[in-house]
Amino acid sequence: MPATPMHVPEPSRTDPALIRNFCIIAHIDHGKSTLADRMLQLTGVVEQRQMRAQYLDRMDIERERGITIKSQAVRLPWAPITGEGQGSTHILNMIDTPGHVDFTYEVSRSLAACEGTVLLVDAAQGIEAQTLANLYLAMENDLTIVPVLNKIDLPAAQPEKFSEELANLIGCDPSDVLKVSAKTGLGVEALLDRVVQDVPAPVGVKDAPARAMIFDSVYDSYRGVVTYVRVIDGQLNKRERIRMMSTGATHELLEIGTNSPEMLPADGLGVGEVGYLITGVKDVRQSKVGDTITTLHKGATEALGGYKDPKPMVFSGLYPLDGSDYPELRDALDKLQLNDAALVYEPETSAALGFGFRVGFLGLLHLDVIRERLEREFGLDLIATAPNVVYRVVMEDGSEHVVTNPSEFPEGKIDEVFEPVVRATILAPSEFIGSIMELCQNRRGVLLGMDYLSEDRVEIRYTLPLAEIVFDFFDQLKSKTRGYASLDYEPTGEQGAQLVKVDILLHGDKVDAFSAITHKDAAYAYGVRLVAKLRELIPRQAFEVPIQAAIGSRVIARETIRAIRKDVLAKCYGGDISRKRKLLEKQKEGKKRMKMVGSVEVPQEAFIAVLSSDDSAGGKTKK
Ligand SMILES: Nc1nc2c(ncn2[C@@H]2O[C@H](COP(=O)(O)OP(=O)(O)OP(=O)(O)O)[C@@H](O)[C@H]2O)c(=O)[nH]1
Repeated sequence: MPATPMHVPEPSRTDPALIRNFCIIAHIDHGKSTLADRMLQLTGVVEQRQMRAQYLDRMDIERERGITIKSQAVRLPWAPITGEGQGSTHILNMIDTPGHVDFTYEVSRSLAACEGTVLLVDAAQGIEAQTLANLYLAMENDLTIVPVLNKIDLPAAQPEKFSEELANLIGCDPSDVLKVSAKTGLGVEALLDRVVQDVPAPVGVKDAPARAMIFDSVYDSYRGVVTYVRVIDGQLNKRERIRMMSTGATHELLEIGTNSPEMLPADGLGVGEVGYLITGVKDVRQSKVGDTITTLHKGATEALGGYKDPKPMVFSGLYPLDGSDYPELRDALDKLQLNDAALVYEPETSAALGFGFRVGFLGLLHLDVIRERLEREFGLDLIATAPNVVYRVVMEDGSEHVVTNPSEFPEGKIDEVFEPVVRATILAPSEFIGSIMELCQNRRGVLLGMDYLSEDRVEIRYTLPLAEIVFDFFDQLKSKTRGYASLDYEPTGEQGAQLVKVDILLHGDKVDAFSAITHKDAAYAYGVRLVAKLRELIPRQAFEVPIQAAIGSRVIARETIRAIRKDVLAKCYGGDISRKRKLLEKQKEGKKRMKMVGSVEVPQEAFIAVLSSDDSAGGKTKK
């Protein structure tokens, strides 16, 4: 295959001195997408009448939930009205980043594609946990920080107080903090000027072998994978062959261009430029975020740093409510995976729930989004088992098991069990310190430290087992702090813990969907609660059915369902045969929705009721 470009490319498309690459980082709901909308409008790339709220958030779920999941890049021409570069048109590449903890890796890649960042803080809320988490990421990437307070139009805004807080945090003067309203547009032009003035122009070696970093890749059903890149050195040209440095895979560059915000094809991209490329690949895993792209011919030998495979942190079993939907569920997961390199799954069978999949997610929001998309976009009705983290079990004979499904927790002589831990940062008004500490303590947290951000706001840091966070931690935190606390966490490794598997047995048979791994101190409560609940939900059978919770062979809780013979014909005296038949038919219908667990018939509703309850045994997930 000839590898030389088919035409002589232009040396560089835009003078790097006129380029500014920046992103906006903020806590959820502080107004990042609204600010992005205003910038699109002010720079004229989207006409007034085409403007719709949150232009860049394209997924329906993003729109409805008001969150940004996938980052996008957009090229904004801007001639500063004041200050440096006044009057000359610059190219501002704005990268919109996801704000939620589950997507931190995507945020960090977007940051690596920029020289500067707008740190956006709600003037009525002040600094929140993700403001800090994102700020630390930006500092690690050596980005220039432009501090901005948003929503100054709100009556509850406290610009003085929070500019001081923000200035203390990043070490600038409070008067350097810009004050804007993304909603009305007030101050946004001045902000664009500041970006030109403060954010350094990209530096890269024009004549070096091409190196471009992938900071996002999305699947488009018409065009295949669209990969978003930032060129660091050299240039990429249309129709050239390129190589993915992590896998060695090569592709032809069918199309390359910029986003304004719609795709605008070009001949190539030069130093410092941000844009998209299309190679015809059909799966985002072939174009991974963080990877380096170079040219096949005279390519670079050293990749840009920072590539890492997304690692699922939380697993859950997904089962179709109607067993015959299994092939549709598989197809739907296959389709979603095209656009989501972090989504992993494998088939799984459960005696209780039938055929389904064990699916790995980055976190709970990711789980929720995937589940909702499966239900909404693919019309599937699903049962999800309680989410669990990944455990590492070391046996006495030295062998190791990685457990992603509690029912596969090994039996026998266990030496130690390891669970993932996170470093959690909680920001809240100081009056809630007591209740926050109590909550963290109850969740096996270890206090790392505490700092006052201002007189009445504190930052509390804890090490917590991830398993204790994945259930209802965030809800509890919110309710204990009247909604004022914010939480961010990052994985920090694993710790040995006294964990046991609790099994639930119906008439002596394990119900795999209810097996759970819990701390030994919480096992008894889990067992008692589940056993009591199942007794309520399972109808009487022809024989007595014991329901037990057990750790290994030791029973820790027990209830009994008494025997009864349900005779549907009892009401039919006389010989009305057609009526009898009807009743028997009806009973048969009902039985179809029954699942057999060993010799016990359990209505599917019982499984759903237990799995969707809101206690820690429940599969209904919350952010
Ligand atoms: N009053 C007022 N409201 C604003 C302003 N900017 C944003 N909002 C509102 O704040 C809410 C959150 O704004 P978004 O732009 O969705 O926030 P975001 O940071 O992009 O949120 P995520 O994408 O979830 O991270 C929306 O209801 C906006 O209308 C502002 O300047 N003034």
